[in-house]
Amino acid sequence: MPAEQVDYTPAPLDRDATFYVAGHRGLVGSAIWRLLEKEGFTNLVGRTSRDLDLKNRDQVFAFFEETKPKYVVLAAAKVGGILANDTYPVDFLSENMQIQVNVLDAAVKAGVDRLLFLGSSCIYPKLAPQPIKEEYMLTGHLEPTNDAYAIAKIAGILQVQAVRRQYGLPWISAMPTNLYGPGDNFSPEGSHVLPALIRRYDEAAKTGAATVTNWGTGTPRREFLHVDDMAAACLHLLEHYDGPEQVNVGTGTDVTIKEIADTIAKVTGFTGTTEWDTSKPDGTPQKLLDVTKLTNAGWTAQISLEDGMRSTVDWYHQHADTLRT
Ligand SMILES: NC(=O)C1=CN([C@@H]2O[C@H](COP(=O)(O)OP(=O)(O)OC[C@H]3O[C@@H](n4cnc5c(N)ncnc54)[C@H](OP(=O)(O)O)[C@@H]3O)[C@@H](O)[C@H]2O)C=CC1
Ligand SMILES: C[C@H]1O[C@H](OP(=O)(O)OP(=O)(O)OC[C@H]2O[C@@H](n3cnc4c(=O)[nH]c(N)nc43)[C@H](O)[C@@H]2O)[C@@H](O)[C@@H](O)C1=O
Repeated sequence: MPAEQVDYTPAPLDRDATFYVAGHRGLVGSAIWRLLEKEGFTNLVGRTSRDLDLKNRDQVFAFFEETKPKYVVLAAAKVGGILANDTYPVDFLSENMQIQVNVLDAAVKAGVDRLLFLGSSCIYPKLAPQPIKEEYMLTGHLEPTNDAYAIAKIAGILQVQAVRRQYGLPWISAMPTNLYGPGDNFSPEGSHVLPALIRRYDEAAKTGAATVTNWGTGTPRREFLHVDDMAAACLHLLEHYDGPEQVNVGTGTDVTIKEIADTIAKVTGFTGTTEWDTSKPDGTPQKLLDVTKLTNAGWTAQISLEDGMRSTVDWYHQHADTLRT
């Protein structure tokens, strides 16, 4: 993109200003909300999708007009694991485009000072060199199981860059790796791998099942970041980073799906055997983010995969009766 208009030096956010967390009941939004409360933000605003459907443009503009937020994190989206993305590409493209365009347009009209857009590591080419640098966006073909979702996310990044250029607003984008933690979606068909495996192995351990069957070959590599780390990274970027380029958010290390399955089997006490259903997709063979830009901005992940997984299994046990579907 040509030269932009932004003239802004990152600074601590005003704890008393109105801060809208879009998607505040989701995995990421709820973690951001918890962190902001802990950090002393006094004027947090959130709406459920039932109270404010972000696909409804009129409702979104009326909401921004009414609440006039100074800060926004856009963590509301249609989100799901590999099978959901592959099965419902229209929903992942269309709903995410509508949500983003409405929120970003309304935020321009309301003159929102600082906005953080959340994308995903799936915006990068399927066979990108590893670890994946931010500059690799739009340099190759996408992974077909989630290309519709990825295109929506790429459009969101470009819209943020365009707002910087056309309106001079210092908005930014972050690209999280695969996330997990309390509040995750544990639905067997729609979820991401980590909550799916926690549920599957836990139920198998409880029923004494002899085998567990996971999807794909187990050979793909994924990088997992605890959602409390993700929330901390978001606030850190809002207070310390400004620039048109999206920032990768991850740990810098990855594991195979087989390794993660073995660890979850151990943590849940499953002693049977694991089989692999290769009729289900593997997706991208490896998705490891280069986190140099984030590290240079002064932030690194704090929660180890082992600690994060154990606490997530504990959370799952405590909330097994009230999980969202
Ligand atoms: N989870 C992951 O592994 C990753 C997530 N991300 C990104 O992080 C962001 C948050 O994801 P995550 O927290 O996991 O997702 P969740 O599914 O946990 O939460 C998404 C939230 O979005 C809200 N939402 C969805 N549709 C609408 C709508 N039409 N109107 C209003 N609100 C809506 C939902 O609100 P309600 O509960 O009220 O219905 C929900 O709480 C997304 O942008 C996602 O792409 C990126 C990489 C990895
Ligand atoms: C965050 C990211 O999430 C998705 O991409 P993904 O990284 O492929 O995520 P996933 O967690 O669904 O799968 C990771 C790996 O794990 C394997 N796997 C085994 N058994 C199960 C299983 O039971 N469930 C799931 N979901 N996967 C399983 C699965 O076959 C794959 O090899 C996209 O939505 C994408 O758009 C996106 O942004």
